[in-house]
Amino acid sequence: MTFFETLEQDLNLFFGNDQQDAIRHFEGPALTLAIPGSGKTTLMLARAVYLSEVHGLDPRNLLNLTFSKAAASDMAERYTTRFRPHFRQQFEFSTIHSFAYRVLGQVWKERGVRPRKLITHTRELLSAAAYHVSAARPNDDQYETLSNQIGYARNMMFAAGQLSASGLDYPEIDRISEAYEALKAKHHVMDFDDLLLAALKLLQEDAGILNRLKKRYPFVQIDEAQDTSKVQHEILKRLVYPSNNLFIVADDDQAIYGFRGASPELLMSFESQFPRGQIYHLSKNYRSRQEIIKVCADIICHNQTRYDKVLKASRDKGGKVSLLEFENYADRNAAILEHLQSTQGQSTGILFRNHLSGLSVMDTLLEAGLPFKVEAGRRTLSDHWLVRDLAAFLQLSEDPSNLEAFQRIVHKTELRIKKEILETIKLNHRGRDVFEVCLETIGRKGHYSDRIRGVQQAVGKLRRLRAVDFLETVDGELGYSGYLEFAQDNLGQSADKIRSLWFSLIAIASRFRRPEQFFERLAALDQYKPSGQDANIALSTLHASKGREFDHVILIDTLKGIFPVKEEARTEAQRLLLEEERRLFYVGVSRARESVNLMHARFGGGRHLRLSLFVTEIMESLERVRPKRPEAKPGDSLMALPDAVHITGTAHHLRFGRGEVLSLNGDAIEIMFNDKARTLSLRLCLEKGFLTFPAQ
Ligand SMILES: Nc1ncnc2c1ncn2[C@@H]1O[C@H](COP(=O)(O)OP(=O)(O)OP(=O)(O)O)[C@@H](O)[C@H]1O
Repeated sequence: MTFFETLEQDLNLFFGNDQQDAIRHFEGPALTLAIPGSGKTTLMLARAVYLSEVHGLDPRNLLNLTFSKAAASDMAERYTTRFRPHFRQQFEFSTIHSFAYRVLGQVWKERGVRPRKLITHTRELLSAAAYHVSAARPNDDQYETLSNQIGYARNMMFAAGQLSASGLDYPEIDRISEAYEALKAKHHVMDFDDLLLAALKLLQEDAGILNRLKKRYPFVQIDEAQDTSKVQHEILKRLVYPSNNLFIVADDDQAIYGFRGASPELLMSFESQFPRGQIYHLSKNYRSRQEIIKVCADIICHNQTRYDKVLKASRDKGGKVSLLEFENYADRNAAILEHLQSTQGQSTGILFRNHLSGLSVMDTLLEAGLPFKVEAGRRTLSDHWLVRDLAAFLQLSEDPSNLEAFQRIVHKTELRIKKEILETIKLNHRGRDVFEVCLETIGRKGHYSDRIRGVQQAVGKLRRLRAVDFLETVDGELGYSGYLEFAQDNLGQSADKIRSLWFSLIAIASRFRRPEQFFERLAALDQYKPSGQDANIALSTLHASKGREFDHVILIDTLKGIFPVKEEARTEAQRLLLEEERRLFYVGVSRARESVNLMHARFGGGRHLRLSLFVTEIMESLERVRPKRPEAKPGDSLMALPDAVHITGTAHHLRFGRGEVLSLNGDAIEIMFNDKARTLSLRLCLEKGFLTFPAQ
């Protein structure tokens, strides 16, 4: 029986001719360029066995590399469950980082060098370096930008002192980078990027070690090679030279880590670097139903910088790609639950651009007692600056003499108190009600004192409100939304994250009567440790979903301003950024075997939310599903509005002031205010008393 006949008979795995050609590839360089779901990972596993069974290669002499820890363990698991029952070989699957760590560890041991400890979380040291340079610690978003830029520079191998000259724009990036290096040296630690740079240095400087590794690993294969960075490329190049037994598997349309310095250079330069190398193309998808493949093709054709490919489906029709629009986040979460109940026993990936988007779904699943895995970077909510602001509002409501809480929120409300006045208030406070001290300092008459009384009253009632009203009152009546806009424009906080978080908070809050219960829930979410590792429901960022597959994919928050964050593509840099985001959308949709549901709410925090550009681009290929609407309650519909309300002409909004009604479309009312036009939920604004229409 031939190798492929064994696979068919024992594993029920029928490789196509194009796949078989790639699996049979023996010596010399090869690039398998393929579409999603075309069996890249599967054929890499089959080739490992083929090399051993047919060519007698010792499994220990094959280095199998992939991009992330999750992908490496996924590969190991697929091998164990599918191939291992029929073949005796045991292979190693690792990331290039863990390979580098192993090599370095062994060399340090041999040389008697004290090992440098690997730090997986760089925040503390990098923030300390930034503080050392500019006397300020970066906030969450600034830290993320800084960390990405430092990672980018190191993966691109920029020389020290050349970061800003190379186009990186984080303020004082060169000095921060220098301080960061000094701190790591002082503490004798290294980060993930150091691993690669140190391994490369070792291979460059020690021919003995390089030769030893070449002998140990005469064959190398690498999956997801579209995300290989320059430094990784340099390591691989040295390792395989001169036999060049390098088998690369990649899809340039799934390159999603450009922001960290990954570049498809290895693919783009393959032909010039290996003139006698083989290129294999796989264009048949074995994963998804035809309808899903069609949508994938419709998505990716909007990108210009790519190898052109044909996407063929091998499976039949019968799949679905649907667009579901809900009134609010609570309705959307209810629909997710319904979906999960109706697809029990099948796997579902709930995917999102930003892990903050997943919070309210996590809350819903926990509440329903459904086990799930979280495959996204998590961070604690309770210490998020926005949540701490909200907690300060509540503390001040409970205790108006709480000066610390007052100081935290004073510049985030309508109060607009000058610095000198705040200093006087602090001096005169002496444990008294801060608002009374304000009035005493400023005077009890006039327009300004009215404003203080307004804020005092609004803060005073917060503790008695339902949790969701608490949030909406802080946001609207107290003017916190103005601060959030300011934070986006001036403090480097990213708008998409603020939106994702705010909408998640509103959805969570809508389930609780009291604000304190809402805060307790956030603390409980922080404590949650996924125990259901076998669960077939996974919550994941789109980045972490790479290489995975699910029967069903639910993609949430495909909204303007969230995914992609920016739609402009006027400059080349903007266009490339937008294309990387579109590839992320493509990765997400192509994870599905049977169905994709794009689910979003039309309203979040009282604001009308617009669809993502990526969804509008493929609108014609989507099936628009009208979700079942909850029974209408009196006051829900426009018909039930009081007669005296005229939905034309002038409107008055509690926070935005006077405006002219521009249009009314269902529940979405567009009003031109002083600063700009805003689209709001009419029903919600009326219910909350935010909007009034002076009778004409
Ligand atoms: N010849 C085949 N016949 C039937 N099923 C196949 C075949 N090749 C691969 N598959 C199945 O198709 C699915 C996708 O395969 P795999 O994950 O290896 O693709 P991939 O190209 O690595 O995907 P991606 O790049 O999207 O992560 C898997 O469920 C795999 O078992």
